[in-house]
Amino acid sequence: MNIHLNGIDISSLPKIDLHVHLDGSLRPQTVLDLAESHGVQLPTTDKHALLSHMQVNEDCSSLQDYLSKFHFTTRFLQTAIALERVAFEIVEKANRHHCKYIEIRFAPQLHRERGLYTEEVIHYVLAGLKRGEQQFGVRARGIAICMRHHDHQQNMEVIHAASKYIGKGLVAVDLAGDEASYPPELFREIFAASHRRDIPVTIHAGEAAGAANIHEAVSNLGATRIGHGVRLQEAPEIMDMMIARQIPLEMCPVSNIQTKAVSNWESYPIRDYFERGLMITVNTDNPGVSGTSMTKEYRILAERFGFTTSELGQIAMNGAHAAFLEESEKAKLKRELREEFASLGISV
Ligand SMILES: O=c1[nH]cnc2c1ncn2[C@H]1C[C@H](O)[C@@H](CO)O1
Ligand SMILES: [Zn+2]
Repeated sequence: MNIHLNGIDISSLPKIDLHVHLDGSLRPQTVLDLAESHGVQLPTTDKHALLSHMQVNEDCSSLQDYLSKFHFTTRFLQTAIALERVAFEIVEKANRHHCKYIEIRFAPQLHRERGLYTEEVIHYVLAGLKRGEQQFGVRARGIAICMRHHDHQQNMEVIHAASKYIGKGLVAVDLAGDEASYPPELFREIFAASHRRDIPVTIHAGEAAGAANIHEAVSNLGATRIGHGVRLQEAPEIMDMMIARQIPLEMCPVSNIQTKAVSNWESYPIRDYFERGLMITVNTDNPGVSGTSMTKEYRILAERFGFTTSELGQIAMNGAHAAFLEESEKAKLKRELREEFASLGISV
């Protein structure tokens, strides 16, 4: 169903998705195909029934509960072909939703069950992004994730492998997983290593634990962007710092409600954050697991929070501003976005 705002179809608005996980983005048809090629028996071959294994429902009680959904699909992301295909399909879908730029994140160590090396995982994901970029004209870059439950050596390996791909399609590193059980201060050495190699950093923080984690991520892990950060409102002094430094928040509304980072839509702080002048961006997190898309996220912003087309344009511009792109590429992206909005009669 196409939703219109001031006579403009929301799906046709130019968008930027900076926070989308590879393993949270599988389509049922892809799972069916990969299961067959991997020789894995599925509980059902009905696409609709398969969705209940892949997606969270209203009963999701926490981030930990949400993360349990990923075990189902990780099994199918263990080969070069699977990684390349799923990366490509994310760009394909981004194009359908008029995304002009996307950053896809993945944890290389989760894709090594069939013997791939860390660098090979990165290589094949970037190959899929490149093919998507060439076919659809959507700029696509990768972010390598360190996992909170992985050991020091596994995460150091990710930083080391990532350093070889910076400037070749990979743009940053991240920390994801169970935030409540593993606070960010455990990872200071890991991100000091990324800092020494000049690798940009974004950290999932202030999602399943308090705003102090946002402060730690920025001040001690060198994060220049924050994944989610939705619990920032719990600490006014940290909020002030984030506004003063204009550190972008990669907010993911549908996912944030499902993981209970925020208990309901009435208390979701996106309008407040926007009005205060925080550098907010809006993203999908896990389109497959969350059953979302960039169009759905924008529709929620318009319908629940009264965002106008021009405010949605501002959010897309924030996405371009926050992109981990080299300055000249970023300037080009911003210029193109402005032109697209102008052609729709929207000034940003
Ligand atoms: O929203 C999230 N918070 C923390 N970790 C997450 C989130 N979404 C996905 N992940 C984890 C589960 C995936 O297996 C992993 C790599 O993409 O990242
Ligand atoms: Zn995430």
